[in-house]
Amino acid sequence: MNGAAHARLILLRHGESEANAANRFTGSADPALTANGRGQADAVARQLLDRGIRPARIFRSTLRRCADTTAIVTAVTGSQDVPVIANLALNERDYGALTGLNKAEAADRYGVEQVLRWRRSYADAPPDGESLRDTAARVLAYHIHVMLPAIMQGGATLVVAHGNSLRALAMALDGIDALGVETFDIPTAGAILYEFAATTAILDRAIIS
Ligand SMILES: O=C(O)[C@@H](CO)OP(=O)(O)O
Repeated sequence: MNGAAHARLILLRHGESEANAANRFTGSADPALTANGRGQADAVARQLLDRGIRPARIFRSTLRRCADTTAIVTAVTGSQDVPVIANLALNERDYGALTGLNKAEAADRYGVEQVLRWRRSYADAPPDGESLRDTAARVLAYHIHVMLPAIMQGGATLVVAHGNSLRALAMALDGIDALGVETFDIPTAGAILYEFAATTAILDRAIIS
C-alpha cells in the first residue's frame, strides 16, 4: 500500500429515526433521529474510538438521519475536520407507494408474505419503488467508482447509510447471494468493520478495439 495507513472500511447504519420508532416505511422520506437514535449513534461512536478508529473520510447519504448520525460520530471521535462526501447513491431504497405506511398496517392490507418479500427479497420492487437489486445497482457503481479508490488510500473510511443501501453493499463485500440477503439485516446504529489487504484502485482505462 506504498506506506499508506492500513485500509479499513466501516459500514454504519444511522441511529433510530422517528419513522423507525413509529414502524413506518421510510425509504426516501427524511425524518429526524429520535433521542434513542442519537444515543445509539453516540454509543457506536464510542465503540469505534475504543478500537482506535477515527475516520479519515466519511461518505454518507444525503438524508438527515445520516447527516445527524455523522455529526454525532465526528463530534465523539474528534474528526469534525475530515472530508464528508454526501451522495444520493447511498440513500435508502425508494419504497414508492409504501413510503410512510405503517408496516403492520401494510401487512394487514397486502398480506404478511408480500410485505416480507417487498422488504427483504432481492428482486421484488414495491409499487412505484426500487427493489434491492435496483438499489444495489446504484450503490455498487458508486462504491467501485468513488468509494473503493478512496478506501484504498488507507486509514478508516466510514460509510453512514441505510438498512437497504447497506444490505446491497454488504452483499458485494461479503459475497451474500440473493437468497442469503433475505435474512441479512443491520440494526439501527449497527456497524460492520472490514480490513482491506491491497489496493484495487483503477489507474487507467482504455478501450481496445
Ligand atoms: O423503512 C425503511 O426505509 C427500511 C429501513 O428502515 O425499512 P425495512 O427494514 O423494512 O426495509
